[in-house]
Amino acid sequence: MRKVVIAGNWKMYKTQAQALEFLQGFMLELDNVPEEREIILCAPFTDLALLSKNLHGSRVQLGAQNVHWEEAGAYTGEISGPMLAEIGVRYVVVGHSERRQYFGETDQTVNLRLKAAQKYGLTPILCVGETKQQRDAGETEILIYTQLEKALVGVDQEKLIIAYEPIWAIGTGDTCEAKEANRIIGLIRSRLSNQNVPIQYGGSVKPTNIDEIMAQPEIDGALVGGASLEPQSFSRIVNYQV
Ligand SMILES: O=C[C@H](O)COP(=O)(O)O
Repeated sequence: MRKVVIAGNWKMYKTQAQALEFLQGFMLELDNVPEEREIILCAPFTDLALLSKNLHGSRVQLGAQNVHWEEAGAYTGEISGPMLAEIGVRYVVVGHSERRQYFGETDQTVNLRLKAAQKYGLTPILCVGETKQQRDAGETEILIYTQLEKALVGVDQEKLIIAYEPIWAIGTGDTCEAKEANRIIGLIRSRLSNQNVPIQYGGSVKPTNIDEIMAQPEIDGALVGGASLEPQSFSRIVNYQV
C-alpha cells in the first residue's frame, strides 16, 4: 500500500516570525485530515529548529530543502545530515530543479545527497522533471529515465519519495494536465524496483486543482510551492476531497 504524502516547499520564504504565524492558522485546520496522509513542511534552514519545537507531538513532519553528502567539513554554505537529524528533521528535498538550474546540481551530486540523506536517517524527496523545451522536443521520457537512473545508483528505495515536477509548470500557474501527470508518474514507477515508493506531482498545485490531481490512480501526493505559504490554501490542499 503506497503512502499519501503532501509536502509544502517554502523555498526561500518565511522568517521565523512568519513561520510561527503560519502554524497558528494551519494547525487549526488539520482535525479532519485522514490520519494516513503524511503532511510535511520543508522550510528554510533558519526556521527548522523553531518549527521542530512547535511541531513536537503534532502530526506535521519537518523537511529541509538540501543536504550535503559529507558528515562535516569545509563546505561553506552547506548543511549536513546529522545537523538536520539532530533537530528533528525527517525529510529533505533533493535535486529540485531550482537547485539544478541555479546552483550547479547535477545527477551525480543528487545521487550523493540522496545516499547521505538516507545514511543519516532522513527520507529524501527526489525531484525529477523536464523543461518546456525538452517536452516540446519529445524528450520528456528519456530525460526522466536518465535522471532516475543516475540519481538512484546505490539508493535504498525503501526510504524514498519521488516528486515529478515538470519545470514549465513550477510557479507558472500552468499545471500539467492531471491525466498527463498520472501517465508520467506511472512511467516513473515502471522504472523502480520498489513499487511502494510514493510519487508526488509538483507544479502549480492549488486548492482548485488538488482534488483532480489526487483522483489520479498513480499520484500519491503533491509537492507544493506557492500554495503552501498561506495556511488557508495549504490546509485546503491537505484536506483534499476524494
Ligand atoms: O517544490 C515545489 C515546486 O517547485 C512547485 O512550486 P509551485 O507550487 O509554486 O509551482
